[in-house]
Amino acid sequence: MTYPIMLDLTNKQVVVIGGGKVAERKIRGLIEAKANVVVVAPEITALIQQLVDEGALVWRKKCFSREDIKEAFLIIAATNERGVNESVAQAARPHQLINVVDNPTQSNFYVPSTVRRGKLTIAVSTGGASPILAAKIRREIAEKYDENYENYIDFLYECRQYILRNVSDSKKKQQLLQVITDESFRKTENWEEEFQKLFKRIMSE
Ligand SMILES: C[C@@]1(CC(=O)O)C2=NC(=C\c3[nH]c(c(CCC(=O)O)c3CC(=O)O)Cc3[nH]c(c(CC(=O)O)c3CCC(=O)O)/C=C3\N/C(=C\2)[C@@H](CCC(=O)O)[C@]3(C)CC(=O)O)/[C@H]1CCC(=O)O
Ligand SMILES: NC(=O)c1ccc[n+]([C@@H]2O[C@H](COP(=O)([O-])OP(=O)(O)OC[C@H]3O[C@@H](n4cnc5c(N)ncnc54)[C@H](O)[C@@H]3O)[C@@H](O)[C@H]2O)c1
Repeated sequence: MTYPIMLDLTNKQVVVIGGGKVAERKIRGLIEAKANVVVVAPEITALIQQLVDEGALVWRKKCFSREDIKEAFLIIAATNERGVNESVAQAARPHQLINVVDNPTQSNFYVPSTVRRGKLTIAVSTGGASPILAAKIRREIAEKYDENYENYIDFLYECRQYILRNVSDSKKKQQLLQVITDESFRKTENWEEEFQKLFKRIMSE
């Protein structure tokens, strides 16, 4: 059984061994998360090369050796050589986070399939049982929670801060925090205006 967490990787060193298609997908997510990415591989894809040229990551043009992961907070073993991936797993210290892309049993975490809508993150994992099913579920969720949720989540954030600052009655606070997450509220034209109305009504009850 795994334990789901959301990792803050800002400025953390992440070492990716291998620079192929799978490494590329993981690297995109890692850069989005503002990690300091180091890629170790004799060859890399055109997109990874572009990221190197932009200064978004560091490329060590070489085959893997143990020293490469010494300072790593998180490691991804993503070569197409099973034996190399296995030596990465063996070289990792017990306190390091490691994902071996072709061997879930040597990994101490898996990368979930993810939908991001601003501050909202929805992650799906099958624990390696079926990554394709995870991706399928991700597509279904992406349809239900469409791009409009990004602004809505930002609004909820601001609104919650306002409620926490201005409402001391815990029942009313709960009521307001609850009502702004209702589907009927989300579908209104102007959230700000609707919230002001609700606020006045609930506070005067
Ligand atoms: C979610 C996602 C995240 C990401 O990688 O970013 C992810 N795999 C994705 C895609 C994908 N994976 C595979 C194909 C090719 C299928 C095909 O066409 O044949 C495709 C499709 C593609 O490449 O497009 C094959 C595959 N995957 C693993 C093995 C090794 C093995 O199981 O032994 C094999 C080879 C054996 C096989 O073929 O089954 C292992 C893992 N893959 C995981 C994650 C972890 C468990 C996730 C979970 O289930 O919880 C885990 C354990 C390790 C890890 O990598 O973290 C991403 C979906 C992104 C999205 O949302 O679209
Ligand atoms: N976890 C997943 O999501 C997932 C999905 C599909 C496939 N896979 C598995 O991932 C593996 C990688 O697939 P790919 O399509 O990215 O492969 P690929 O052939 O596109 O890339 C392999 C990369 O590994 C590098 N490499 C080879 N030997 C190395 C070494 N000794 N040190 C450092 N780098 C080295 C190569 O230079 C290349 O950059 C495959 O074994 C496949 O089974 C995993």
